[in-house]
Amino acid sequence: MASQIPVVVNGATGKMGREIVKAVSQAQDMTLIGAIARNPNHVGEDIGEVIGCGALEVPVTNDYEPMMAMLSQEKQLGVVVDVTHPDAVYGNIRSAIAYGVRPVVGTTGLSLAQIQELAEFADKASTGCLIAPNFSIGVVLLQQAAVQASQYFDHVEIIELHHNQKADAPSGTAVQTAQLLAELGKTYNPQLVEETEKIAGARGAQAEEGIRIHSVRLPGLVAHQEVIFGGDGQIYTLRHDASDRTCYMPGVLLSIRKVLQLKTLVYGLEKIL
Ligand SMILES: NC(=O)C1=CN([C@@H]2O[C@H](COP(=O)(O)OP(=O)(O)OC[C@H]3O[C@@H](n4cnc5c(N)ncnc54)[C@H](OP(=O)(O)O)[C@@H]3O)[C@@H](O)[C@H]2O)C=CC1
Ligand SMILES: O=C(O)C1=N[C@H](C(=O)O)C[C@H](O)C1
Repeated sequence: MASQIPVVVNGATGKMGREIVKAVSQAQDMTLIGAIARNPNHVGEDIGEVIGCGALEVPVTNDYEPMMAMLSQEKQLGVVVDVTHPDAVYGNIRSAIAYGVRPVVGTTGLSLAQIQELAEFADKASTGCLIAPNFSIGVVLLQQAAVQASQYFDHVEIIELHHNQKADAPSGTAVQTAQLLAELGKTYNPQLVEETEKIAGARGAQAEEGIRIHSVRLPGLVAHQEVIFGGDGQIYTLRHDASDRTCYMPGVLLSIRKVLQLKTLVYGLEKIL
């Protein structure tokens, strides 16, 4: 049998973590060797039983460092997939890199300055790390179309809509989309009138280069984004809808395979496609 990639999922009992545990345990070239959660309730229980997909013989732990130490002792290079919380992710990545473990990070909420610091840390350690605010191919295509459209439109606003258990706003995907548009070196939305916000926040968050982001949180939503361009006599709307978290799994599995070939930090799924 070809060598197996040892994988630990951090945030394994969460909405994304559950799907990743299933996807990794079904992948022919990967072995799930660890499942980390924060809550002590399930510690010691089989992660497969906890998430309802049948026994996987991997007990849940809430001890991150010993798991990284164990992963670093594997014969093959190990990968930790992080889908936890914006408050925890920076420390998790640093610690994984310090152990020589390759992080694949879906957790959002890192600032650009934090990503820069982590990139320097990964460079010094010559350790690959992949941070992808969105693992779905549909969002990559939407972002590419938005970059193309921005050559012809000077006015753009982003609306992102998510389930109401999301911790961070705006979404990592919306922030990255605005960054991609801002990198083109133009300023959007030249102001034509003096605006007054009668209720603070009515015009949304100001991202880079004049781009505005509006965040909606409602039960019933999963993850959705619109990029709306306006021009004389026309509106051009790009929209992506994630109706099920399985849409992220091909991107997660690809990232696990590709991070092993990296020696630096890479930000964005589009860079490894
Ligand atoms: N890149 C992408 O394509 C996607 C990224 N995401 C991102 O992934 C992250 C997780 O999302 P989701 O699965 O919906 O969230 P959930 O709240 O459903 O799951 C979070 C998981 O992380 C654990 N956790 C929560 N807080 C902490 C903490 N402070 N320290 C360590 N572990 C913690 C939870 O453990 P416990 O339950 O024991 O508390 C749980 O296992 C978010 O940042 C989200 O934006 C989501 C979807 C797609
Ligand atoms: O929390 C979520 O659900 C999602 N988070 C990511 C983000 O913040 O962009 C990716 C996707 O939008 C789902």
